[in-house]
Amino acid sequence: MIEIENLCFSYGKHKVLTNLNLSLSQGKIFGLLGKNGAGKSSLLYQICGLLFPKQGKLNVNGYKPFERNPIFLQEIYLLPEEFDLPNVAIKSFLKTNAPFYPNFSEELFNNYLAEFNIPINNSLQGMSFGQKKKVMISFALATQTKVLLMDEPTNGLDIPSKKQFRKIIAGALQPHQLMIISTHQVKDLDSLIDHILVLEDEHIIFDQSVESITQKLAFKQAMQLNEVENLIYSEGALRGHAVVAKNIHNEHTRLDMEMFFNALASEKQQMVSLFNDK
Ligand SMILES: Nc1ncnc2c1ncn2[C@@H]1O[C@H](COP(=O)(O)OP(=O)(O)OP(=O)(O)O)[C@@H](O)[C@H]1O
Repeated sequence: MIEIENLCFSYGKHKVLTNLNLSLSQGKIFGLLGKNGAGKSSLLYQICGLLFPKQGKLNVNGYKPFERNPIFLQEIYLLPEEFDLPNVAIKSFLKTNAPFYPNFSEELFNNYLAEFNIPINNSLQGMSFGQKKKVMISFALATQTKVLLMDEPTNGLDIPSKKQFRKIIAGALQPHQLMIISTHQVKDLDSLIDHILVLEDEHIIFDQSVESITQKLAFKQAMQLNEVENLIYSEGALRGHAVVAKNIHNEHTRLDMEMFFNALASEKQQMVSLFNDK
């Protein structure tokens, strides 16, 4: 669905992506992680044809995004991190924008808005940023495009709304769709994604399914660090320590996104080679 080969991108002389390779298939939610300024937004904008690669191949749904073919554009939606919305009623926004997406479902849009406690008869005028974000998340999901890109979707959402967001996203993905959620707030993706991509040093340094991560790593609590076999990374916790260790006994533990990300940042070499070893 998305094939990227040796993609290079820079803003003038400032290199952002160098020889980036990626192959993403449908039916999955990908978490695109990376520190501030790693290039997550720049990558998403190229996938949807809003920025043009300097070099390399980029194929999305069989199209070259930068050609901006109308058929391609009606099957991809990017929810940007920040946006300006017109001061109009939600219904009027819908009337103007929904027709660009042939599979747009008004029923789904109304359901998502209701989940977010936003009345459909409201106007965008006077809404807070977080409330507008909820309208835009609902709109994005209701487009039912094959590819859905969300750039920092939880920015501006309060804690209960982040929970609503996770619930809505978890039930929204259809088998023919692919979703990429970019964030540096890794905790917001807990229990949501199928696959982790980490962008660093101008390319993807980590590309693994959650299943393969939990096969190779165990996320646990321990009172004493010296009782943890094959420890990779630890943090002080309320009781003892939160740890990431090699999963040598085939334990079934739940991925802790924040611990995973911190372990990767702190023990990059060890983590990357663990997954490269077949
Ligand atoms: N329009 C621009 N002109 C010049 N440099 C830019 C522009 N937009 C982004 N950059 C730079 O490119 C790099 C990548 O930015 P990008 O926004 O893609 O990163 P990001 O991973 O999405 O960051 P964040 O998590 O902070 O949103 C950064 O160093 C940024 O300063």
